This record gives sequence, C-alpha cells and structure tokens, in this order.
Amino acid sequence: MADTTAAEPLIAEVPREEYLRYADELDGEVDEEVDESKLVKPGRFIWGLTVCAGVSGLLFGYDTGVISSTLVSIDSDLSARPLTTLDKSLITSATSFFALLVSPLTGVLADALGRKTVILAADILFVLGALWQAWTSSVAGMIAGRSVVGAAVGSASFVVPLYIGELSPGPWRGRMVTVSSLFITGGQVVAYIIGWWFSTTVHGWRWIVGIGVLPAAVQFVMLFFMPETPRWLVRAGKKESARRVLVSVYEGSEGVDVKRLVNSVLKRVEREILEEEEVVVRGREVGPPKQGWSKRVESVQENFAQLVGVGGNRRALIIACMLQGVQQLCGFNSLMYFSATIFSLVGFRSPTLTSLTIALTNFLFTLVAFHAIDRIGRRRILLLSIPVMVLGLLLCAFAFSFLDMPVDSSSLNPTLKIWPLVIVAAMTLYVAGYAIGLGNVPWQQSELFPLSVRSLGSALATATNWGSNTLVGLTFLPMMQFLSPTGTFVVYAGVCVTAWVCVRRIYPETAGLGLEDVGEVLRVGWGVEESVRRARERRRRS
Ligand SMILES: O[C@H]1[C@H](O)[C@@H](O)[C@H](O)[C@@H](O)[C@H]1O
Repeated sequence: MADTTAAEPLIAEVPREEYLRYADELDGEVDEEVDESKLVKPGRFIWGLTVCAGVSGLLFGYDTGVISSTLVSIDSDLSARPLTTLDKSLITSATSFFALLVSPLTGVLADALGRKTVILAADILFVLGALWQAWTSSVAGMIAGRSVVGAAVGSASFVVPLYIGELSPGPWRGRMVTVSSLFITGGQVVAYIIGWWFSTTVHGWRWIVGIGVLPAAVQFVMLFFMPETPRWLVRAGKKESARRVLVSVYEGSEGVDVKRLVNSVLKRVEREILEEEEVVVRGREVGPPKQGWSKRVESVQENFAQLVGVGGNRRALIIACMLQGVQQLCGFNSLMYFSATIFSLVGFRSPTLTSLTIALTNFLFTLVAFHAIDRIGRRRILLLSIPVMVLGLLLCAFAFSFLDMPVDSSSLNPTLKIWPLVIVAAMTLYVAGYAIGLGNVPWQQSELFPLSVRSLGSALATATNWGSNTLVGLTFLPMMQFLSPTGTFVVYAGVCVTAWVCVRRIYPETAGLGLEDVGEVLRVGWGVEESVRRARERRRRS
C-alpha cells in the first residue's frame, strides 16, 4: 500500500503552548464509549497480514532447527576433514551470537525507518545467508553464513511480534502474536523433517540450508503489498495513512461502528504520543537544536533515557527482559539442539525420530496456547504451565539418576529399559508446559511498552533472549559433564521455580487491554492486583 500522504509536522515540532492546548482538547475528544473490547471477530485483512508477517517466524524456526541435521550431514565436505567439536560449537553459536548483536540495532532502525523496512531487510539477510551457506566450501565460510542468518533471525524475532501487535485489535492481540510462535515451532518441525529427508543424500546439507531462500523470497514480494503499522504511521506524522490502515483492520468486524472506533483509536494513539513527548520535553536540557547524525544520536539517547528513567517504562523493561531471559535459561533449546545426542546416549535406535516428538509436541501445544492465551490470560497461563515444566524436569532428573550415561553411543547398553521411556515422557511433559506458556508469552513483549519506547524496549528484551540462548548453548554439555544430567535438569527446574515467583510478583495481566491502555497499568507500580481484578471482571462479563 503506497503512502502518498505528505508528512504532517511531528508533534515535537509544534510550538509548546499550541501543543499543550491540543493535548487538553484531545483528552475531551477521545470517545471513551467505543473501544475494541466490543469487537466480535477480526476481519480477513488482519488475518492475512498476520500470516504474511508470520513467514519470518517460519524462517526463524527453520534456520535455528536445521543446525543439528546439517552438522551431522556435513561430514568432511568443508575443508576436506571432519568437523571438530570447536567447528561445531562455532557454527552453532554464530547464529545466536549475531542475533544478540543485531537485535538492539534493529530496534533503533524500526523506529527510524519503520517496522516493515526491518522485515524487508531481514528477508534480504535470510536469502544471502542461505545462499552463502549452500555455496561455501570452508568452515570459516559456514560460520560467516550462519552469522548472516543470525543477523536475520535477530531482526525478525523482534520486529514480527511488534508488527503484528501494533496492527491487531486488543481482544485478539495475544492470539495474533502467537501465530508467529506457531510459525516458529512449525518451522522447527519442518527443519527436522527436511533434515531427516536429506540425511542420506550426498551433499544433502547444501539443500537443507539452501531451501531457506524460498519463503524469504516469497515474503519479500508480499511485503510490497503490506502496510506499515498505524501506530508507527501516526508517530511519523502520516495520520491519514494510519486511518486507512485502521479502517482496513476493522472492516468486516462485527459489533462496532468502524468509523467511530477508528477515530477513537487514532485519538488514543495521539494522546499517548503527546503524553510521552511531554515527558521528553520536560526532561530535555535547553540548547541549540541538533542536525543530521547528532540529532539521530540525541534521539536514541533520549529514547534510552526515557526507557530506563520513567518508572512505568523501566518496569515494562524489567518484566520483558525477565520473561525473555527465563524463556531461554529454563533450558528448552538444549533439547532442540542436543536431544538427538541425549536420546542416542540413553539407547534409542532412532534418536532423530525421537527428537521429532519434541518438536511436534512444541508445535501442537503452541496451538493450545493460541486458543487459550486471550481467554485465560498471559499471567494465568504462565502460573498454570510453569509447574508442569518443573514436574517434567524433576521427573527427568529422577529418571537420569537410574541410568549409567555412557561417554559415547558405542558403549551403551542397547536393550531399552523403562527409564529411557520415562525420560521421553517427562521431556514431552516439560515441552508441553513450555509451549503453552514460556515458549510464547514473552513474545507478547511489545504490548508492555508505550509507543515512544516500544521498539527499543522490545529490542533489548529480544537481545536478552538471544544472550541467554547463547549461554545455554555453550553451557549445556559442560553442565551435563560436571553436574551430571540429574544436576543439570534440577538447575533448570530451579530456574523455572524462580520464574514462577517473579511472574506472580511482578507480571500484571495484560490480556484484553487496548495497546494504549497497558502503560496505564504499570504507571505507578507493578499493577498486579488491579489488573487481575479487572481481568476477572472482564471474564465474568464475557
Ligand atoms: O518462542 C520460541 C519457541 O519456543 C522455539 O521453540 C524456541 O526454540 C525459541 O527459542 C523460542 O524463542
């Protein structure tokens, strides 16, 4: 959708008295009687956009899930020698490390250039990374290709939930954002299947990594027909374009007067921007206006100061980083990366197929989350599902204590006994609990932040995710060796218990709230009791 509207002046550029008068008028103008909570069903347009944006999730899942089969099938194709342990570690961790480096940067770009531009840039990186890996003939080339993919995954993982969250009507925001988690977990299932399919083909790994080009190229083309988010457009001074997008989002929904609702949402967004600008203007030192790059740097610094200096924003950042940190530190991805190794050590003859159960369970229970997240609520779903994870982990730890783990699969006892089966069942239980809650709720992060710091806040939380992901990837095998498998799984259970306590104390219920209303909850404190009371009332009414 091409934007032909000339940019109106940014609110910050309007003389201060005029702007304060406008803020007062706006307060009186917001139509408090119409809000999104009365919407009955979202229209086709928003579903279409969610699915198109979700393709990045598919690439995220595929590119992270594909590494285990790629490493096995490379054999001595790179540098004419088998891969060493160091090669494997570098190839694996290059992706999460580059995702960690790039996500804060794309947070700044998504504010300056728009959410859609970052998705577009990620697609170019996905294509480049896939081709680079498929053509390389050296270990160094492979590490470079994985790094490019890491930069793509880092950008996409933060910007897609942000894009979907800023477009979705409040009552469906949870479900819509969970669609991107469905694509991630679906991408991981596809990666396992394709990896297994090409495992016996000569140079099959080149196909495995190269196939990633296709969805990225398709999404690249689709992006030219997709709009920017209305929130970003209002902030960039393109209110009429924002209005057109909102009309398309709400068109076809039952239960509301679309025109009145669009006006009300636009006014709410403007009011939020004005309030935030007021905070910045009050805190800004008076000095000559900056130009060019120094203006950009100053605005990033102001943004950061606003993020950590304003109480509500700081609380949002703490919650988002805490959730993203525990999503990884609970150890889930060690199963994604190493479950085939574990299953072969405990005696399964087809470890890849057994690992597929892990990926499939993850996908199927994300579907459950999709149905439940707006009805049950983000906070409640976490409080209910984390204990299931603890149970699964402790059962795993218990079962491991009965097994003598061999150093490699050649010295194992081939007759399957009961404990390996208990391990698979316990891991499945853990993964089901993870997929319902911690696997997807942290990606709802963007709703916690007001518009002015949404992009930067989400990007920093995403960097926490990738930092913790890298840490788990690097420490899992040494922990298994030094703490024993039982000790390792008990540590992960400890992380989950800590997560449960933190969620209970500081994470308010945000389900069902309009995007502009979440900030209100965190303004004077964590807002837990009040938000839970209101969510209960909303549930009773519906
Ligand atoms: O939300 C996703 C999902 O749960 C994936 O299965 C996992 O591999 C990712 O690390 C996580 O961010």
